[in-house]
Amino acid sequence: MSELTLDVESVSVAYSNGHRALHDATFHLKGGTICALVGVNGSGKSTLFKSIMGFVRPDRGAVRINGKPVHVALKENLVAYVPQSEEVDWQFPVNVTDVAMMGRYGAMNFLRIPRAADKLAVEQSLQRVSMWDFRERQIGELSGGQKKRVFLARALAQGARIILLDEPFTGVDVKTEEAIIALLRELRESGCIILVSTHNLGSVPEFCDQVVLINRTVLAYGDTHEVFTEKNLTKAFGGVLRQFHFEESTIQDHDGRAVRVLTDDERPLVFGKDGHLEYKDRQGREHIVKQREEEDEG
Ligand SMILES: Nc1ncnc2c1ncn2[C@@H]1O[C@H](COP(=O)(O)OP(=O)(O)OP(=O)(O)O)[C@@H](O)[C@H]1O
Repeated sequence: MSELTLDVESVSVAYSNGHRALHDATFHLKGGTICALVGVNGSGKSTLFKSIMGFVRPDRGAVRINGKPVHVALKENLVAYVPQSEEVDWQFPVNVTDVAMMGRYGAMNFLRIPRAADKLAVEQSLQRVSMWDFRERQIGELSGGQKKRVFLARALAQGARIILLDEPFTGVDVKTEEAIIALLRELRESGCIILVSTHNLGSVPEFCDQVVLINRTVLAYGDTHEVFTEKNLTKAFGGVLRQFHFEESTIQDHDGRAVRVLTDDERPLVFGKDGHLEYKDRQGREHIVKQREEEDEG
């Protein structure tokens, strides 16, 4: 199988009311990546997803998947979208299996009668997100995190190679977040492109290889450690993020360097020398804290 590609080339989108949501947005991704899509409210993240899904048509530029136009990729069931929970009408009487089965519609004929292969794909997908035991439950009766897992199962059942996730961790507990991240990593290993919109800046360096920073256009894209710099994030978020300057720590001894924290939430991102990330993951940080405690005791 040739390598998967997603090319967003000079994409501009204006809505019918004349509002230009995206202007000249360009980035390129190759298979085997988890990429964060990061920007303030209204910066065009959903519009970008809609362009990749073919729901809105750019008035300039184009999205190409494996070098082909979006409508071809959609026919090949290559792209799946995992929505925010609020976008869905939960009163609609469907159960967990029905939702996962929707991922198979593209592979069925117009009567939509599931065959053995469709049922197997649905079972395997629900097992993978640990929702098989809930298969008969009405979708409206699930928690936010469970709903997200079911929509992820729909994308898996479809066999999509490009998976777009809209704020997958909002309202989700830490255990579910970790389970979703583990699954996304498996999909990355199998060569998929995972594009995740998120407001949770602190979690981006933990699990995203790449980042697209947007504010009505692509401000920067590339490897996380290159893009997630203080300068770029300040450009993307301006005054929305708060800055704290610590000359010394009140919690523990630190090495005497001034630490600046840029945050919009309780999991701040810490920058060190030259505006680069101070640490990449929680485990790494916890390890350092433990080491210091042991040194203190010793
Ligand atoms: N159907 C529409 N008609 C007109 N304007 C729209 C439409 N959908 C979105 N917009 C506008 O386009 C801009 C980009 O919206 P979009 O939903 O893409 O942003 P977003 O980055 O996904 O925001 P959020 O983080 O709040 O979900 C916003 O100013 C929004 O008001």
